[in-house]
Order: sequence, then C-alpha cells, then structure tokens
Amino acid sequence: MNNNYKRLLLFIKPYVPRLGMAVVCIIMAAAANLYVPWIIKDLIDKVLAQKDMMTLNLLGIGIIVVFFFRGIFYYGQTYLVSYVAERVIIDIREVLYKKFQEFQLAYYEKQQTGTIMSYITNDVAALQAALVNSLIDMVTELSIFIGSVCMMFYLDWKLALVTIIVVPLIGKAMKIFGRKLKDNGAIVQERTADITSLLQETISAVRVIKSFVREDYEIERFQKQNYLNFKANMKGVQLMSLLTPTVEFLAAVIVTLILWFGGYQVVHGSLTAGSLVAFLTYAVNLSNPVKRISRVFGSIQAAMAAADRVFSVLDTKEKIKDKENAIVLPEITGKVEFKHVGFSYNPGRAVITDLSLKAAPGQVIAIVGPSGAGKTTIVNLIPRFYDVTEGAVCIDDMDVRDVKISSLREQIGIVPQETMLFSDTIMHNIRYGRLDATDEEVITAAKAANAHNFILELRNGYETQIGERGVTLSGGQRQRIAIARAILKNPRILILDEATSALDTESEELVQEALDKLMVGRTSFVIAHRLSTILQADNIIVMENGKMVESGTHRELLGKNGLYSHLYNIQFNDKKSRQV
Ligand SMILES: Nc1ncnc2c1ncn2[C@@H]1O[C@H](COP(=O)(O)OP(=O)(O)OP(=O)(O)O)[C@@H](O)[C@H]1O
Repeated sequence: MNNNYKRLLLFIKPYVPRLGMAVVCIIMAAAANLYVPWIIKDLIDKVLAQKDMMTLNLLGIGIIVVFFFRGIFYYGQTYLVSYVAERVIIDIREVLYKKFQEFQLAYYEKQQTGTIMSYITNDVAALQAALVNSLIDMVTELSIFIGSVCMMFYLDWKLALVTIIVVPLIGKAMKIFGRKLKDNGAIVQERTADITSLLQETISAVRVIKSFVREDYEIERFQKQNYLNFKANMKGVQLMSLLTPTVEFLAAVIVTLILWFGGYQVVHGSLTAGSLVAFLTYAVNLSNPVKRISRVFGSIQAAMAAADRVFSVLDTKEKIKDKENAIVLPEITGKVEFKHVGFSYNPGRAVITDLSLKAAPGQVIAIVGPSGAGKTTIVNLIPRFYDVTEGAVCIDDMDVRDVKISSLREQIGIVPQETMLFSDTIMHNIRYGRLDATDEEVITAAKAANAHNFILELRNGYETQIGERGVTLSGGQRQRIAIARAILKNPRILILDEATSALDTESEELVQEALDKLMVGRTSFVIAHRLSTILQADNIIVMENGKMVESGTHRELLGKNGLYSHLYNIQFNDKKSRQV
C-alpha cells in the first residue's frame, strides 16, 4: 500500500517543477482567504469602535488588491494541477497499455476482456479524479488549516489550545471512515469491472444468446450484477453521508467551546470583540478544511484501491520474454524441428507428449486429429506463444527460446481460423502485414490472394471501411484479406488454421487457390480440414491425446489402416469419390 503511494509519486516526479509552481499558486490563493477574518477584526476594533477612516480606506484598497491576485493564482493552480494530473494519467495509461501489449496469450486466456478494459478505463479514471480534484483541495485546505491555526495562536494562544485539543477527535473519525471507504472503493471497482466483463461477453456472444433464446436468462444475470453494483455504491454513499454530519457535529462542539471561553474573556476585558469574531471566523474556517480534507481523504482511499489494481497488473511477471543474451534470428530458410517436445498448460496435465518431427524448408505439414488432440497447441509453440515444458522447438537449428521473439515472429505468418480485421480501411488491414508496404505492393498482395476483384467492386475500393461502421464482408472475403496480409508479410514459415465452417463452393475455391499460392516456397503447418490440403501435404501428422500416433503421406497413412484412415473415412467419405 505505502509502496503504491511511492510508485504513484514516481509517476508525478517528472512534473515536479510545474507541481511546485502549482503548490505556490494554491498556497497564495488560500492565503487570500486568511485575510478575510483580519478585515473583520480591524473593521470592528478600529473602524467601528474608533471611527478610524484611514483604516477603512486601507481595508478597501487591501480587499481589491488581494482578491485581484487571488484570481490570478486561482487560474494558475487549476491550470497547472490539471496539467500535471492529466499528464500523469496519460503516462500511467501508456505504461499499462505497453504492459498489455507485452503480455503473451496465456495472460489473455486467464483474464476476461472486460476486466482488462476496466483497468485502463475505470481504474485509471478513478486515479484521474483523485489526482485532479483532490490535489487542489488538499493543498488549499491544508494551507487554510495551517494558516488559521497560526492566526488563532497569534490572537489568543489559550483559546487556540482549547480548540486544538478537541481537533484530534475529528481526525480519529476520519481515519475510521477512511479505512471503510477504501475497502468499499475496492468492492465498487470490482463490481464495475464485473459489469463491464459481463457486457463485453454478452455482446460478443450475441449470436449464441439469440440461437439458444437465452435473452431472459442474460437479462436476469445482468440484473443480479447490476444490483450488486448498486449495493456496493450505496454502501459508499452511506459512508460518505455519515462522514459529513459526524465531522460537522464535532466542529459545532468546538465552536461552542470557543464561543463560551472567548465570550468570557471579552466580558472580563482580556480580549477585544474584533479579535473574538476573527478567532471564531478562523475556527469556522478550520472546520471547512477538516470537512473537505475528509472528503478528499475518501476519494484518495478509493483511488488507492484503483492504484493497487493498476500496479498489480504492472507487477505481473511475463514468463515468455527474451533471454538476456537472445540473438536476432537471421533470415531463415524455414527448417523447423520439434525435438522430444512436451507441453502442459497446467502442471501435471500433459497436453503434448514427446513430439518429434522435422519439416524441411518449403514443406507442407498437415496436422490432423480429433478435437482436443493438441493441434493448435503444436502450432502455438512455433512462434513461442507458449514455451515447451520439455524438449525444444528449433528453427534453422536454433532453439526458439534463444532468439529475440520479435525477430522470430517477423518471419512467421499466421492465418487463423477466425479472421480478425480492424475497423479500418481494407488498405490498412492488408498493410498490417508490412507497415512500410507501398499501395502497389498491397494491391499485388490482394491480387495474389484473389481479393483484388471483390475489393474493386466495393464503393470505395481499397479505402472502404470495414467493421462496425463500415461494410460487412463475407467469411471468404475476410479470409482472403487475411491471406493478402500474410502474403505481404512474406514469411518463411506459415501457420494456417483452416476454417471448419463451410464456405460456398465458389468462395471455397477462391480461398483455396489463394492459400495454395501463399504456401508456395514456405514451410507450412496447416491444421487441416480440407481434403485438398491433406492430399498435397508432404507429411501428415496424426495427433491423438497429445501424442503423434501416425505420420506420413496420404497414401502411406491410408495403407496403415489406423486412426488416419478412420478419420479420413468419416470426414471425407462423401467427397473422396469426387476428389481423390
Ligand atoms: N489455454 C489453455 N489452458 C489450458 N488448457 C488448454 C488451453 N488451451 C487448450 N487446452 C487444452 O489442451 C488440449 C489440446 O487443445 P488444442 O486446442 O491444442 O486441441 P486441438 O486439437 O487444436 O482441438 P480443436 O480441433 O478442437 O481446436 C485440450 O485438452 C484443451 O482442453
């Protein structure tokens, strides 16, 4: 906790000069407030009691000058504090985002998207509010508090002492509330994150919800979460609204004490009436800062709960990262070798066992097997989305763990089953494969991917916006854009997860043709569902329960009459007479 305060301060450190100026402005603006009771004192004791015109004139000029400068300092404090707070927030958000980009797949599989989003939105927003609003209030009120105390001692030290003895009571109350508010702040943030997660999940699963007619079920689920959020928020409101009256009551007790002791001294002539009124005004001044600081304290506690969450993300250790002496992988030929590879996502449950295989440059390796056999896992080991738990994966005889991850992934192209396109133009989506590609190169890639023609038919051609605010493309079209993207990247190794969902025959042919072109000259690992891929593969790996049970070409495997031949018969029975 303390540590996180320090870490927040580290984010503020680069802006200390501006913050220093801001604090000066805040103190100067606050000092103007301290001038007011002094005016009242002089007004009562000199102007009213002694009919002193000179003092009245001076007071008039003083008020105008002081409040003119107060305005200037007020502007300075608001501008400078907001500047620093906004910068700090931008920095934190950026560091968080970098961390998220650094995380490997394993992190995202364990976290819900909504939760991750809420770190960058809700938690950072809570920090932002605390920094902007609290900093000004805190320094202003603290200055007024300290200034008022000094003035009170100056006016009557005995009376001031009585007042000060009772003040810790307020501090105690604030502490109790502060702790409760912090705990509740954490719960509120969690509940909000739960709602965001639920929303995210249900929006992306809308097809599933509709097809199972689970709208009412989802509404009920949402209502429950929403109610929990309401309860947590109301708990916070309850605490906040109890805090103010408690502090105010304690302040009233203090004012009564001053009134009695002060009045006693005026009656006996040891204190002037003006001094007592000024003293009282300072005392009331004192209660304002206490009240506001207590509120600021509450929001800082809530912000610290957010900071705890933000820093816990920053502290998450990434297991898959470059070794200290990792080398840049030179341009590869595309030789891939699995050497007695074993892998498990969770200790004790092997998903891949003792897998050895070799792929010469340019070969096509088809991976087949029943669902859950470990096909996706195998291909994920090549770009180091996960690290092997036993053995090694080597590319051009170099262990993938010995080379820089970026230099490894730059030479591997992946065409996933579900094509992910960004809400951007088609041109940008293809160029994602190589950011410095020219328009001509993008178009050449699109032509090779059989995408050029359909792109030209769209109203804005390559500048057509895809996604939520743009056109919706068919599955086959999306795949061809993904293929164009991979062609542009021109990787030596290709990983292809063939879509299982059926495309119409024409689209299927166009996609297949594009894939065939893409595979030429590249070492390709294909999680194969299409017969044509399987037939052209140099080697077919048959997986079952994480083990390679057979391997060879189509004809060799059919001859073995094992799992492959069984899978082949059930999957392609109807097609084989046409295609073989
Ligand atoms: N992130 C993960 N964490 C834990 N276990 C996982 C994870 N991903 C996959 N598994 C498990 O590992 C095993 C192999 O999964 P994998 O996705 O590699 O199989 P697959 O052959 O590609 O299956 P499919 O054809 O259904 O995609 C399965 O038992 C699966 O439940």
